Amino acid sequence: MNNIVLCGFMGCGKSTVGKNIARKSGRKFLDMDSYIEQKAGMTVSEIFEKYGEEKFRDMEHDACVELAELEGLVIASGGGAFTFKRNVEAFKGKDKIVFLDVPLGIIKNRLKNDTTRPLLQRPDRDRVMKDLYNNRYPIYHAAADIVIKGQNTPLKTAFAIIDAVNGTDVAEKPHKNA
Ligand SMILES: Nc1ncnc2c1ncn2[C@@H]1O[C@H](COP(=O)(O)OP(=O)(O)O)[C@@H](O)[C@H]1O
Ligand SMILES: O=C(O)C1=C[C@@H](OP(=O)(O)O)[C@@H](O)[C@H](O)C1
Ligand SMILES: [Mg+2]
Repeated sequence: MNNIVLCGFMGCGKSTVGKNIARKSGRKFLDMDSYIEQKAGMTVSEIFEKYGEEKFRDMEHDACVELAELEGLVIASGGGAFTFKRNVEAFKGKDKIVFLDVPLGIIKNRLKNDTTRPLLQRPDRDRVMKDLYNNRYPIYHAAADIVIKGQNTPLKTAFAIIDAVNGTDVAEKPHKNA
């Protein structure tokens, strides 16, 4: 059975909604960042600090290749993973890539107290978020087999994704409201 792979910007709910999908679908949940942290024996922030973002992206790509070999999971990707073609290609065609589409305003509110995401720990945080969001949005959209609006509760969003994945062939790209 193929994997359900969630992609989208930091704070769109990949990790939270992913856990809900797993609970309601009986699939096993796997968080890509946690997988990388476990292998590295340190947090994502520590990897960025100690080795830099480029090294993290290589570790992230290795994780994509390894996780794409598995079956039947719900995978929450890291927000940057699907902005790299090589990572999209690892899953595309075999797994169902779901873009959790959430407006930046809602994401900003969700992450207003966040201190764990290295890319956001800087004084020009708002500018960085806006630029990253605008650059990445079309890339997530193009990578996805399914696009789901993620403003609803995590559980409602989870059910919308389960419904879309069960009812949709990979080739279609319905725009469902969660
Ligand atoms: N559908 C949702 N409704 C409200 N808050 C949410 C929702 N999804 C996630 N959150 C909250 O937003 C923050 C980021 O969620 P997370 O799952 O870590 O996002 P991601 O993995 O995409 O970065 C967390 O505080 C989480 O509780
Ligand atoms: O958007 C990004 O480049 C990142 C998103 C993070 O994951 P979440 O999307 O779960 O926050 C994590 O992989 C790292 O901080 C980089
Ligand atoms: Mg996450």
